[in-house]
Amino acid sequence: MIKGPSLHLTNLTVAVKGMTLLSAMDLSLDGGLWHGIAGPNGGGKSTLLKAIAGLHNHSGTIELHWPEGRDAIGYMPQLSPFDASLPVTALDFLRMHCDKRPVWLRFKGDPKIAAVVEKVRIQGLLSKRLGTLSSGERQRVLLACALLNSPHILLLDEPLAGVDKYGREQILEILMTFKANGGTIIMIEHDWQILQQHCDSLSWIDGTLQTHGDPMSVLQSLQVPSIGLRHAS
Ligand SMILES: Nc1ncnc2c1ncn2[C@@H]1O[C@H](COP(=O)(O)OP(=O)(O)OP(=O)(O)O)[C@@H](O)[C@H]1O
Repeated sequence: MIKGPSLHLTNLTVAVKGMTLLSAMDLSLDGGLWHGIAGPNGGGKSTLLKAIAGLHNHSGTIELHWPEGRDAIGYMPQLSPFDASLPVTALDFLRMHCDKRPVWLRFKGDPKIAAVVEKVRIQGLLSKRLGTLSSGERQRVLLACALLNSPHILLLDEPLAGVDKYGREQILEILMTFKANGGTIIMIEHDWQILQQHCDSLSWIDGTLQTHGDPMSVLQSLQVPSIGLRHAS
């Protein structure tokens, strides 16, 4: 089995509009593992994922070491409100992410879309407008978009936020399968139980990398009791 890419950050600094959001960050994450990212609100976690996804300018280096011939990144942004009046269905949204042609040129069924729709079980949502979907439903559509191009690394910004228990289990199962097939996962998550149960490493970010290690030792170094605590920030 070929493993997904490993990630190497050296002296990563991200500044937006003259404000430094992340500074001098060094971090190496092995391929084929599930890496958790946690830290306080406003600590720069989403900024980090956006920089890796190529959505923020940065200084320093971001290197992904790819297995041969594997180059797709799947990025799932943080859930944000969506105007219910916009005439964009979940299927339109998937089509927009599928390739660069205008949506109206793509009426034919696309096997890539059909495959992720089945994997994420969103058949019943396709004709609904994005703005009318519940948070958990929208998360599944966003995950489907991230999986569209058969990525070998997934960057997930709080993929379980707003998702009920059953939906969480479904999403976690998809992610476990992704990892079992060699994929690399980098996931922002606030729930300690999820981080401890599923992640191979945890990086605590607050303006830069504060601590990195296996989730339990990071938890201990932060002097946070592990039992009964669900939120990292
Ligand atoms: N485009 C931007 N322009 C200016 N400031 C920004 C921009 N994006 C983020 N910030 C600021 O950068 C800081 C880090 O934001 P970021 O979203 O990365 O934090 P976070 O750790 O993901 O927070 P949360 O846990 O609340 O999602 C915040 O203070 C935020 O207000």
